[in-house]
Amino acid sequence: MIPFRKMHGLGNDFVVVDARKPETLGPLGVSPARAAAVADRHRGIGCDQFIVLEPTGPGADVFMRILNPDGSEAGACGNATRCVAQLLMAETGREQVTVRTLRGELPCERLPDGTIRADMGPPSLDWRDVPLARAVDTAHVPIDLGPVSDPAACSMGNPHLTFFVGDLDRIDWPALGRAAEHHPLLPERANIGFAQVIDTDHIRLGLWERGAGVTLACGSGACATLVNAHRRGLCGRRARIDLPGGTLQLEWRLDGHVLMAGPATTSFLGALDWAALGVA
Ligand SMILES: N[C@H](CCC[C@H](N)C(=O)O)C(=O)O
Repeated sequence: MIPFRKMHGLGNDFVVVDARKPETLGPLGVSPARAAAVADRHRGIGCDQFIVLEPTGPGADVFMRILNPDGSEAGACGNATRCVAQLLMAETGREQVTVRTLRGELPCERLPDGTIRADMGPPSLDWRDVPLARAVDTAHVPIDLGPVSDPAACSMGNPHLTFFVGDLDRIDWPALGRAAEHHPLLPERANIGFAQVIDTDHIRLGLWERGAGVTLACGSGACATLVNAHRRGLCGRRARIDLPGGTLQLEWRLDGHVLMAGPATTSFLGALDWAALGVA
């Protein structure tokens, strides 16, 4: 049996397994099939992402591997970064820790109010880095879905498209997100955000996640939304972003780094068995 920790950030939920001892996951380790089995909300544990903690070199406390329920791997997961940071703070007694993902080192700190602030690094704004299939202005991507069009795109270590809408409640953004995820301009697909700018420091956001569908919150998506909204002159460099699961505080710092602050919660501990999940 393999111990796991069920965690969430504003309801964006994770199964976290500590594989810093390589033998933990056995010889077959992590696979897309195992990620899908863990994430299955009927036959498995259920989660938006399967998070595996692995040993790492100097400069960070842990490597965090991120797998979607469809088995695809992602370079960033803001809500899981806060959760893993909180786990490391409890383990080490430190108020500052660093989580490494495929996109790099993410310094995290606990704020006086108990929330966790992660430095998610700078966005990538070039079409090649999002990535997009051809050279376009990433501030105005030529995609038209009918009710929404003219999104902005950037990468936070994972690809994001942001559509700006007048009223989230008047569009079927989950259906639009499902359609946009696989648009031919998105060779690695993308997370699709639908942002209603309430004020220059306040945005409502609905998000369809690549490889996961609608989630209650998306941390990297909130970061990308702030960046894309600021690029379009729709908000300042700081904003409160309201997602279905709750609120994140965002800042796109003058040095280019995007800071994201919000809660992290452990729901329960458990133990999983690959054979019982049908992926021995
Ligand atoms: N589905 C995302 C990964 C999880 C991101 C999200 N849960 C977050 O909090 O940033 C992707 O494939 O890029």
